[in-house]
Amino acid sequence: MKASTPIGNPLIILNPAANRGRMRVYQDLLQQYIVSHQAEYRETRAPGEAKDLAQQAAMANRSIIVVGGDGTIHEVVNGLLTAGRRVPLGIVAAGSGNDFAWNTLKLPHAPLEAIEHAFNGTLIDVDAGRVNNSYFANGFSIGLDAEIGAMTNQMKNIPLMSGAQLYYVAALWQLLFHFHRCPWLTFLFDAGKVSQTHEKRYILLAVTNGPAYGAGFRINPVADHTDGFLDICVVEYMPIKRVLRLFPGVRQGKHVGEPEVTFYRAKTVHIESKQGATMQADGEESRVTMIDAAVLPGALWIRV
Ligand SMILES: Nc1ncnc2c1ncn2[C@@H]1O[C@H](COP(=O)(O)OP(=O)(O)OP(=O)(O)O)[C@@H](O)[C@H]1O
Repeated sequence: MKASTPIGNPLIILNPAANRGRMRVYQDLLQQYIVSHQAEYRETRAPGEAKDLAQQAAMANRSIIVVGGDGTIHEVVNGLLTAGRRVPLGIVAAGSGNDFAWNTLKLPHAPLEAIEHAFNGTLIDVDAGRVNNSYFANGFSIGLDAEIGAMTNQMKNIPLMSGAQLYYVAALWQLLFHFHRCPWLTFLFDAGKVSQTHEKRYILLAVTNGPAYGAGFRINPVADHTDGFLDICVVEYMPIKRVLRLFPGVRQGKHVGEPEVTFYRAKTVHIESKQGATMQADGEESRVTMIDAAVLPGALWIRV
């Protein structure tokens, strides 16, 4: 991948639908930066546009500042990596979950400080990943958690509930009514260094660059986004009563050491599911029966 010297003016991509539309504070604060950095400012009009804008900007070697949540970052990362150019990326966490910005990159929460870092922070190399035909920044998973994520997305317009609250409601619903959807999987990590070739039932299999997903659940608590590896958490099937006992502790990473939970680190991941199952990548869901994934070490150049 080419490391490019940025030319031209930076492009700001803001998703006005992120954080359930509460974006005024970012729109206002950005005004002075648009002037001082002679930046172009674009608001997305529909899903998918952030990817196209980022791809075009990267092709022109322009730096990009994205303002939105994990879904918008996912689109921008897909645009950048599709373009095959490594241009500086600033991230202003402005979504409901913000796992990549807050938990992986440890970027500031306060809007003005976040904008300052996105424009003037230090550039570091950050791993990304490829999964099937697209890319991810933070991670992907298959299993009950992906079903929970999909349901959380569907409920996003319910007012007065935070991202974490929505996630808990969806989690309880999936555990109580859709527990039978836990997938039967086989997998190979690093082309067979680790393998499970007999179909077995799992609660979830989560592959991440960062430590947390689902608005702060520390699924791979020691994952390092700069180590050139994917961190993998495999949770074997267990009775629902036990899941209900373990689940709340995942928020603090307390599932580490439990007998049904195993951690791995790998560069490539191959998973097959007996039936169609939901996969989420950076919170964006799709249906799959097969997953092929690989880490892209240092593929992103991000201001922190
Ligand atoms: N103009 C738009 N109208 C509606 N949806 C849009 C628009 N522009 C982008 N989107 C979509 O909005 C979705 C939600 O955005 P995003 O994930 O960034 O915010 P969020 O859901 O609040 O945050 P998080 O994913 O961190 O919880 C994305 O999937 C994106 O494709």
